[in-house]
This record gives sequence, structure tokens and C-alpha cells, in this order.
Amino acid sequence: MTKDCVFIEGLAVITTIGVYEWEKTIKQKLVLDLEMAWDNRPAGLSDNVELCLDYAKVSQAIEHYVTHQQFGLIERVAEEVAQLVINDFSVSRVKIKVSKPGAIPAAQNVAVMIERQR
Ligand SMILES: Nc1nc2c(c(=O)[nH]1)N=C([C@H](O)[C@@H](O)CO)CN2
Repeated sequence: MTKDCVFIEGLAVITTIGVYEWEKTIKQKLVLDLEMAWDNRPAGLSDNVELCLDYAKVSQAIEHYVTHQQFGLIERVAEEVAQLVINDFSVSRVKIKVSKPGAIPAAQNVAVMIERQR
């Protein structure tokens, strides 16, 4: 099993997120960090973009999905983004951290982290 990965770090997305009623009427920022298992050797040896896990396409798909949904918990965002990455991009294993930096004024950040496999 390869230990190769493709990373997306600090992907900022604005969406409707939160469990309280007041949060359902505003937009807030989430920041996503992803570590996706991918064998980088075929792309590295061929220089062929078709063989890589295209972080631009993955980022665009996540941004589109998260922006156009309404969520309660950041845990749900993490689960659904994990399924998107696994199902739409044939990733076998993904680790995702979802941060909601504005949630707790006294805290620099709050976040959840999950790891899911196909
Ligand atoms: N583990 C979690 N705890 C909380 C969440 C969450 O998404 N996951 N959300 C909230 C509220 O929406 C909060 O962000 C409002 O400040 C509370 N706890």
C-alpha cells in the first residue's frame, strides 16, 4: 500500500453552518485541510496530469458542494466531504480537518478531524 498523499490545506469556504437558529440566517467561514491517499508515482514518472489526483478539481468540487448546502454540525461537513472525495475522485483513504475559526471568540480555532476509507 502506498504512503503517497495529496494535500489541500487551508481551503476556506463560506457557507451556512451552525446548530443555533441565528446561525441559519448568516454565512460563516470554514477552513478545510485534507490528506488524500494517492499513488503519486504514475503522475511523477509521466508528468501526465491525467494520472494525478488534481487538487484543483477536488478543491473546486468541495467548494461548490459546501457553499451550496446548509449544515448544522461541522462533523456533518467532514462526513459528507469525505464521501465526496472517496466517491467522485476514487480516493481510497482521506483524512479531513474542518475548522470553524469564528465559532468561539475566546478560542483561536475549533475543529473536528475524521479519517475515512472506501
Ligand atoms: N462538536 C461540535 N460542537 C459544536 C458545534 C459543532 O459543529 N460541532 N457547533 C456549535 C455551534 O454551531 C457553535 O459553532 C456556535 O458558536 C456548538 N458546538
